[in-house]
Amino acid sequence: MKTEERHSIRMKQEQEEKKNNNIPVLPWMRSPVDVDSISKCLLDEVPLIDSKLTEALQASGIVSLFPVQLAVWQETIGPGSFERDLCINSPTGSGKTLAYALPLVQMLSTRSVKYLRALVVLPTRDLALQVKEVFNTIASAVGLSVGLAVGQSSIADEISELIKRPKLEAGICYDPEDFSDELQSSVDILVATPGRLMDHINNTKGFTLEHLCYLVVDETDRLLREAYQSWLPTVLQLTRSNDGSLFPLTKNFLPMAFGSVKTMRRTGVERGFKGKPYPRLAKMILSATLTQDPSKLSQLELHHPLFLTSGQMRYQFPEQMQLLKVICEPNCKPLYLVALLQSLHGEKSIVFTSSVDSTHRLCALLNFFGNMNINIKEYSGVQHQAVRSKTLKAFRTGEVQVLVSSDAMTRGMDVEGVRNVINYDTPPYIKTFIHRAGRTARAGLGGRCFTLLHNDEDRRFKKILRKADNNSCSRHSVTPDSLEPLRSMYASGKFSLMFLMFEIPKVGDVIIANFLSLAFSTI
Ligand SMILES: Nc1ncnc2c1ncn2[C@@H]1O[C@H](COP(=O)(O)OP(=O)(O)OP(=O)(O)O)[C@@H](O)[C@H]1O
Repeated sequence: MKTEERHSIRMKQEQEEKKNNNIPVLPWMRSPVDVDSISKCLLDEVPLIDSKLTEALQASGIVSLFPVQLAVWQETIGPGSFERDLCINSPTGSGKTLAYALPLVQMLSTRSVKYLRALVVLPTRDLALQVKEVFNTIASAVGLSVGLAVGQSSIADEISELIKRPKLEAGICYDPEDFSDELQSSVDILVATPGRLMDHINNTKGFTLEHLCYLVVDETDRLLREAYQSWLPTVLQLTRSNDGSLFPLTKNFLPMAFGSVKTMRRTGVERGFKGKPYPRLAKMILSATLTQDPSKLSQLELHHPLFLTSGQMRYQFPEQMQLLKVICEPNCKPLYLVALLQSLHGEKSIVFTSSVDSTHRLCALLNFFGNMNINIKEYSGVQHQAVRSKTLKAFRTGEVQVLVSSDAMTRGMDVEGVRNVINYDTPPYIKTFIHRAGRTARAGLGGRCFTLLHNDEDRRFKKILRKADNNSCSRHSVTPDSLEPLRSMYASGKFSLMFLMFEIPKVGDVIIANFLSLAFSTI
């Protein structure tokens, strides 16, 4: 990247930071529940949990609830549950998915009629698929069905999964309008991306949110950043007119079983809300970097929100994460990356770049070093979904060891066994850093996050890090011995050839020249 470009990006980042620093914090965010003060809890000791859910969790290897899961459980299950909307800011890999999935499934397990009662919205298809898997491990144990609306299959297939049609007698010709009132939801819980959700709201006969009781907005700050066809105001509008009688499934739970477990809800909320009706739609919003911007949060129309967060600082790296920086000589970053990957001996790693183009070029470049004996694949937002899913599957199974990724992979993705994250390009914001780094050191396990820097980037890097907790970062050295053999390859000019082969087989000289200069200045 050229110096002027870097300078202009830096200016933009500083302006953005100034804007963020001037935003006042909402009063309810100033007195949060500190999730760090809660300990893990064995499943057998979780109050009120349905034994079928305990068994399902144990069968999938989960024996205790993580602190954020217990904190959310305490605020959702039990007397007066869901009186307050919950805003959860908890580090990457701390188990936020199960934190909302478990209470939702428990709450809905007593329902007698099947309606679509809970909606979980996520920004990307890959994330939605992952979250659906978490619901799948527990929902069927209590007879609940979970649907997916992400555009993975054709809209017709999706509709047939989501809507139950009455049985028709053979040989009779029906007018579709005759039975439109009899269409019913086949699912109790829907996991959706905003675009496909809007398609169903606008076009699918029988798809209704009129019975919706719970809305989960996962990766909230990401979802609020874009309007996505106004999905949020639409959902809020469609659920505003619900009849109150549908909501309090919560009455099924009795206070005494909660015993000594303290809840903020029970000690605080009754003061202002005694005797008032429940909110129409109970909401949970979550992120590892939850926005504090009042104008964004106001879009959610939160009801007497309760803020759950970890520690004092707004941004946190997971406790077991080791942060390392590699200072690279000018124009030699690719060599340092290759040397670093060689030293990791095929450990599962994700390399992050700043753009889809860099991802593509860097992946091609790494594969050029055929002697690494590592299977390296590209993963980016412009790839076809089928290609991305195949790559992700291969990465999960370990067939691919290194993924070169644009920020499409940054948020939420949970791949077991990722030992290292490598920032090839410095993350522009602390939020990006947190989400990228958080692909490792998940669920209390260890992991390393390396950042490759030029000397002149170090000051800004330190400034970004200071915004987060657990931010100590040591220097990691790449040995000169490992770099030397790579230097001669780099100098040999074979790279130019490789770029020509990979990228531009049939274009003119001018474009080739431009391309080469671009390739070498940006990777
Ligand atoms: N109680 C538990 N016991 C053991 N493992 C768990 C438990 N809860 C969650 N996990 C595992 O922890 C990992 C991280 O969970 P999850 O993806 O929900 O984290 P997250 O907080 O949503 O992270 P991110 O902010 O990156 O999206 C997953 O692999 C999940 O299976």
